[in-house]
Formats: sequence, C-alpha cells, structure tokens
Amino acid sequence: MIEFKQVSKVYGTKQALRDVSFTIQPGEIFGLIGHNGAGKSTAIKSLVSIINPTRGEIWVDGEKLDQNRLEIKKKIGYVPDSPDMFLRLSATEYWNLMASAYELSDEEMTQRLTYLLDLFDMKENQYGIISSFSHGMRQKTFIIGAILSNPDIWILDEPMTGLDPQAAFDLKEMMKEHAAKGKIVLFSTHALEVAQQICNHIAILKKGEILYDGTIEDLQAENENQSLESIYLKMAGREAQSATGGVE
Ligand SMILES: Nc1ncnc2c1ncn2[C@@H]1O[C@H](COP(=O)(O)OP(=O)(O)OP(=O)(O)O)[C@@H](O)[C@H]1O
Repeated sequence: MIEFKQVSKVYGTKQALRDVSFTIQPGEIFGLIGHNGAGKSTAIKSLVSIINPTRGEIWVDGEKLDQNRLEIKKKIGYVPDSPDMFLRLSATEYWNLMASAYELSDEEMTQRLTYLLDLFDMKENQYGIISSFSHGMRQKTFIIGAILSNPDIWILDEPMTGLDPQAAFDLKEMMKEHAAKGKIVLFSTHALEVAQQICNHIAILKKGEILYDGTIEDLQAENENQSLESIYLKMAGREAQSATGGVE
C-alpha cells in the first residue's frame, strides 16, 4: 500500500504540491492525470526519494519513507520522465547498472533480460548507445531497467510517450498482469484513453492540488456518464480555469 498524507512541495516560491493525500491499495493500477506542470512528476519524485516533500508524509507498506528509504527503494521500479544522465551508456551497461543496484544474481539477470528483450523487441539494440536511440527505444530501455528486478511496485512517469502501438499494448498488458498479482502500478499520463483502458483508480491533479481521487466509473456516474475527456476538461481545463479567475 502507498499512502500520501497531506504532502506539499515548494520549489523556491513555486508551490508544486499542496496537501496531496491519496492511498493506493495492492492490486491497483493508479493513474496520475493532470496538465503540464500539475505536479505529477513532483509527486512521483517524492515517492522514489529523488526529492523531499516540504511537508507531509509518504508511507509504503506501513513504513514511513524517510525512515526506511533503502528498504522501500528496493521494492520500487521507476521509469523517470527524462533520464538524461544515462544517455551516454549503452543499453546493456544501463541494465547492468540497474541489476547491480538491485543486487540481482547473474543468473536472474540473464533470465529476466532474455525475457524482456524479446518482449520489447530490443535484442538487436541491446549494445547500442542510449543517446543514439529513438525516444521510443529509450523508453523501452528504461522500462526494461525498471522492471528487471521484478519489483513489487512499478512507478512509471509518462511511460507510453513515444512507444509504438505494439510496445504500448504490451506494456499495458504487463501492467495489468502485474496488478492482477496483487502488486501496485502507479503511472502518470496525459493519455486519458490509456487511463480509461487500464486504471482502476485515478487522481486528477491541478496546480498541485487533487481535484478527484477515486475510480473512473464513480467519476462518470457523478457526471452523467460523460466521457473521461469531457469531465477532465471541465475539471482541469481552460474552461474551469477561466471560471475560477484565469491561468496563473
Ligand atoms: N526543480 C524545480 N525547480 C523549480 N520548479 C520546479 C522544479 N521541478 C518542477 N517545478 C515546478 O513545479 C510544478 C510542477 O512540475 P511537475 O514537473 O511536477 O509537473 P508535471 O505534472 O509532471 O508536468 P508535465 O506533465 O509537464 O511533466 C511546475 O510549475 C514546475 O515548473
């Protein structure tokens, strides 16, 4: 279980998150939805210990994050939104780095990697330098790195961006399979149709605040069964912003 308890983050004078609370149960695919700059990556980076919230608490499986960072990190596979610092490595070098960070044995590494290379159609590119890859190939490289150790919790920051239709389909199936085993998948997305297809829990963020936390079915039931897109745009879009006094 993942719990955010009134988490706030301020960068300088910018309030990126304000009193964000939600709970993700085992078996859930949780989608964080919001405009550019809504605070999705800030929430995710707080959970994977890249940044510290200014206020509030994050708990994972009953343990407080700031008191159990190492143990919690080992449970998490994370795909960053712009992992620039690894671009000079080859894909294989990156995966080896991930395997050693998660203390995988050579045998486990070989077994998992063989499976994932095949699944993501990356065999031919395994020795290529990441900076020479297309966006989709980079994305596949980082997804493979994140799930190489078969972590319980998958945290994916905009994982579908740049994936071809086959890879996007395969990833969605993998996310569903992972959640069906009672594990957690948390991802951010701008693709509402993806959220609609696979999420059993969503949170809509706007300017660092949670506007909605619950199931898509409940959200639609509360809104005359309109499409997720039209509900989202009413809640978080330009129309809603002008109704509340304009964009910052
Ligand atoms: N390191 C930083 N320093 C200052 N401000 C930051 C920093 N990182 C993020 N912000 C600001 O915090 C707010 C939330 O940013 P964040 O990256 O979390 O949004 P996001 O929802 O992930 O956006 P996107 O969909 O564009 O990736 C934005 O206003 C952003 O400019």
